[in-house]
Amino acid sequence: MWSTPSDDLTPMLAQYHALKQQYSDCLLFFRLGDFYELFYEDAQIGSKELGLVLTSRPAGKGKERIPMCGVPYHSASSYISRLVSKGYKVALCEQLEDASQAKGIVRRDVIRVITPGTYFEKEVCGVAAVYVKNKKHHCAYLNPSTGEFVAGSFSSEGAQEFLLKFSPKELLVLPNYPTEKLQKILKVFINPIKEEDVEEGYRLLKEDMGVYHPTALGFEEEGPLYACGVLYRYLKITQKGFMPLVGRPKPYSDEGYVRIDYRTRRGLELIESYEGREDLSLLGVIDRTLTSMGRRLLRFYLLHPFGKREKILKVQEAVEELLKDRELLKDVREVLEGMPDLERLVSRISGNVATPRDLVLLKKAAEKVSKLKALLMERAKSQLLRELAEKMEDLEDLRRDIDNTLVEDPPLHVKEGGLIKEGVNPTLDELRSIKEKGEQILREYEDRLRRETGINSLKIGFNKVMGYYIEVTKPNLRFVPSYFKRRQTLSSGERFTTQELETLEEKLLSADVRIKELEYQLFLQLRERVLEKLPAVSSTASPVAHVDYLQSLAYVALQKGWIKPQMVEEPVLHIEEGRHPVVEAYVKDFVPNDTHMDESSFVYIITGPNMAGKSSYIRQVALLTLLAHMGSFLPCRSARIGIVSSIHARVGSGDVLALGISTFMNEMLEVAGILSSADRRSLIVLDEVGRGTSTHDGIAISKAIVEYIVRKIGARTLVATHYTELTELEDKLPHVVNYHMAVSRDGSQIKFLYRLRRGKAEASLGIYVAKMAGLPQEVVNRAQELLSEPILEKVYEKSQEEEAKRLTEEILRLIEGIDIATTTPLDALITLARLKEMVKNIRYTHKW
Ligand SMILES: Nc1ncnc2c1ncn2[C@@H]1O[C@H](COP(=O)(O)OP(=O)(O)OP(=O)(O)O)[C@@H](O)[C@H]1O
Repeated sequence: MWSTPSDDLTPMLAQYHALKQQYSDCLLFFRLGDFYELFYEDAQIGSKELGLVLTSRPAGKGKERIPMCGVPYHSASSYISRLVSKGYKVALCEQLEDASQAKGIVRRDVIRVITPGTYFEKEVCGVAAVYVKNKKHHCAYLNPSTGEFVAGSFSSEGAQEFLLKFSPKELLVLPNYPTEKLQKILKVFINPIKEEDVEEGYRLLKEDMGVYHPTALGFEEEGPLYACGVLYRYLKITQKGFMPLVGRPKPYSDEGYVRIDYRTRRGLELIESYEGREDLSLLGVIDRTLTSMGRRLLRFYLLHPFGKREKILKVQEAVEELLKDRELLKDVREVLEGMPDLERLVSRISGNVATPRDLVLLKKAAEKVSKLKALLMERAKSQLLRELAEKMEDLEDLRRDIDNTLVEDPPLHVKEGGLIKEGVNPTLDELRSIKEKGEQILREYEDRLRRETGINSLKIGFNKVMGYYIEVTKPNLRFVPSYFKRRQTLSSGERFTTQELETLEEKLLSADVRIKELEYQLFLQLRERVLEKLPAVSSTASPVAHVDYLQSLAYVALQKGWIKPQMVEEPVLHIEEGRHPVVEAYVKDFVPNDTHMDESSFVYIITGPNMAGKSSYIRQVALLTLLAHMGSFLPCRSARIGIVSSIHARVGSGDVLALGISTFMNEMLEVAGILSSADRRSLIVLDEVGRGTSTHDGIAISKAIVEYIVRKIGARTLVATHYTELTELEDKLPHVVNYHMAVSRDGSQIKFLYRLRRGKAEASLGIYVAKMAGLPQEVVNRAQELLSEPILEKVYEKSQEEEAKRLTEEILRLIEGIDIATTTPLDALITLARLKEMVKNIRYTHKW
């Protein structure tokens, strides 16, 4: 569009073009003095996205002017953040030498590329890769901000689940990988890769991590490591000198955890409500963590509750201890309060973006870790708390080193000085004292010279041209010692300097510059020493996060009076007076309900009017089961929960619109997924399945689904429905029990009791709810009239019968019209095919 690179360009623009060519997919932030400038199309994007004023500059001899805009370098990060959150990549191009020292054009290069998935200064980052080989989807996820690095091999659906679980900001895939659906749900930015990148990434990963075989990392095959390599390489080529510490990737598997897929997570509103509100989600209600690490872990266990009874019991034991020993809980919370995020500090420090304040935060964290460890070692009795305390590394040396080196409240920037303590470095102390006591030192020197020479009028003066000088009046010149060097002759006397004064002058004038430089060097040395200890910091993050997780469970149980569920292996579910943890928090006078499922009855068909509390109840059972598997206590009077392998919830309509499929199709896809993956130890929760199609089909499908679950799966199941026809199943199938949500009627008034009772509901009372919602009286009255007429379904059935009659007559007519004498074998075959088709249609309409 504008000038292409050519000899006529200014040298600076020629340099720009050369760099832009290498980073053509990025916005190039080109450092010019105190600004980062954007040129050409980049400038137009910058101006549009950031509201910057678009200016222009000459491109070279005889060339048109080119657009440009810029941002001050010291406030660039907020601009970069805005661009990155919109999916742009920003290449930061710096001046590599001091402009005043440079011969010709200043050397510049890109020092880092910031992308949505790799911007590790921000917590919301994360990048994933999928590499398909031999029909296996090898997936990896890396969060550069916390160091989380996991990978595994999956089916194509498994890969989707993996990606939905980790919600990366950026996805690296070969160009033929289908990403449309993911992009709609996740808003992930896609980065195409090449086959060569995969090979190179794998090689780099193996080299840098010193691994020659996947088994060394706990992987059974190479596949997932290809995906890891893609991410590792990407991080390396984008972050360059800012590469954060990346540990070895760990195999990801949901083995050992209760399986919870994306739709269940959405349907049960585990992390956020349908409207995207976190306070109305389960996480929002149970989160009492005090650190970001603990919070991330809580989120993780919400999506990966423990699938093994022993593990749950261990967590319960620790939670119970904290709940009973209030003093211990209080002290643990006090230490965790204000604990800096160790995982993020490790990323920032290893990634070369740490400020002195980050190191002071690390000191504070180390101090708190020591306290926490000592506290637990001394007072905790439960096995898990003691194990966690033992896993916390001793960070005392690190704490002492930072404490001895840095001042309490250092400035934000490393090059401003004022960050290193007194007594750390003699040269620094001397420079500081020179700076501070400069005048005094000069007076002392002046006194010394007077005494040495005997010239009482000797003076040390200063001017901008000469700097410091010693002035001696004419009568005293004969006393001037030989080591004085003459600088200037005046009418009244002469000016000299000495070696010592020159040194002093140099020290004085450059003290400030040197102080800043030396402090910076000392900071870098400290950073190096800290870097060596970072693995210990990194491995301490997990036990600290776990303690936070446990105390959060204990604290919420304490605050809300929750009780410990009994966990058993048998497939039972006994909950007495269970309450929905989220609805309870927002509804006055919540009505508790029981659940009693065992091997003889494990499928609940729950009917009841609209608004009677059916959905809340079935979700409540799923949420309590999930919480129990996290080791949490429960909102109920007592509970006996049989371990589940997976929880499946088909509730709400989810992301149908975004996916471009119909509500009914989406629902059927979900149910198909559940029926194929649930087993005898699963918990299934279905809310109004089949409502997206005709009543007739809906009832048939719902019945068939329940039948399949009872006969083929045997999973504990709760079905909320408006189809009272489903209650017929209680008599036809074993293990099925009818329940309904009770209402009381007083004339035309209805009161919802929110109480679960045995047996089926009387009526659906939809019209009553419509009236409550304020539908015009005319519409309500007409609906009432229609309800008393033959039901719509009857009309439907009648029309089906008529159609069958019509088809039968047509068949008879067709047969009567056959003239056997003139019919060829081919005609006969064609007629036979038509007849067969018509019979099929009759069977379909008549459901024979
Ligand atoms: N146990 C309860 N105690 C008190 N209030 C409740 C209880 N359960 C539900 N509610 C209240 O009733 C409202 C409706 O509940 P819910 O959505 O579960 O009804 P529903 O029977 O599934 O209705 P619909 O068939 O129209 O979907 C909830 O939003 C809540 O405010």
